[in-house]
Amino acid sequence: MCIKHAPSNLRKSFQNVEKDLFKWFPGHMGKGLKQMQTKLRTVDCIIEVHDARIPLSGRNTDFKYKVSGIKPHILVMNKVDQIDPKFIPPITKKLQNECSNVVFTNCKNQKCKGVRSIFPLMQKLIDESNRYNRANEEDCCVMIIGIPNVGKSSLINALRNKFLRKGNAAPVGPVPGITRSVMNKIKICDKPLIYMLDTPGILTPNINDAETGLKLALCATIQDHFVGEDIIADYLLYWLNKQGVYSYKEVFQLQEHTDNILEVLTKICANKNKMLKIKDATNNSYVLKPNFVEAAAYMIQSFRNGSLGRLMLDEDIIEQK
Ligand SMILES: Nc1nc2c(ncn2[C@@H]2O[C@H](COP(=O)(O)OP(=O)(O)OP(=O)(O)O)[C@@H](O)[C@H]2O)c(=O)[nH]1
Repeated sequence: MCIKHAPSNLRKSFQNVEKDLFKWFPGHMGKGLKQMQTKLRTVDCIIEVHDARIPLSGRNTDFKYKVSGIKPHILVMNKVDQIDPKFIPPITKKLQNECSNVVFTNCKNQKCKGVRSIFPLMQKLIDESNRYNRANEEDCCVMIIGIPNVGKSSLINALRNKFLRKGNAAPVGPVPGITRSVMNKIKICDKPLIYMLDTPGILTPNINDAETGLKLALCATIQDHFVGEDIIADYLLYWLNKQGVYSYKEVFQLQEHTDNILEVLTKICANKNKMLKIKDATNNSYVLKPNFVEAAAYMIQSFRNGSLGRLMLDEDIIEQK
């Protein structure tokens, strides 16, 4: 079931998101894409990072045609710590048509096998390629691409920590848009000499349905205020109920599961003291009102920090034959 079949009030607000997202492609992203294309000649391999919670939704199709092209290509599904491991084989199978080099990583774990496996895979692919215009260069250069906030900089830092034993060189943050332009080369390894290029997160210019836009927002690849915390939280509740995931009942201390977002937000406001102090002009006193925006932000955060479980939002697409 997709959101075409959602209750009509939900469908309406979700469809407004679709209209807004169609128009949205910030200037720095267009500039970043051009910068990436001009640097293409100087790289030997492309690593595309994506969020394992949305393995099939929201990948930028422009990358395939305008960036990765003929260069060796590794597809990294990052934040694997946030999904149920049972999804790894079906995701891999589903992605195999597009890329035979799919690696799952958790960049927050120094010991992650996926992170370690990137290095030999990358070297093998570069050795097997004819390196085009770079055959005489001593160093190897790898460009990291992907939509915002999927962990591109974290991956560079994890590889650098592992193979060069040096501290972080690429800025990391919980909100999208931390890296704003194609950065200088970052050294990852001395022997062999390997550099990486961090790039700004670039969303696909065509988010072609509201549900994809809402999944992207839930995974923090689009800033919350752009879609609206209330709408993102409403979609989350819709998705949880649709999948029969009722962990939220316990997390938000509800008696029963519900499809009424106001009921959930009101409960969060009461339990987490998310209240607004509003001046009552008639008798010059203050009244407390529920702060639904903060409650919605709390609810979204509960998904992002894993309190609601290890959830993979493309579950129904993966299940389709
Ligand atoms: N749970 C989890 N969080 C991660 C992982 N990798 C990165 N993060 C977090 O995801 C957020 C985004 O990480 P960044 O490395 O800044 O992502 P980016 O793709 O470079 O972001 P932009 O510069 O906005 O394009 C940060 O809060 C990281 O701590 C991971 O494997 N697991």
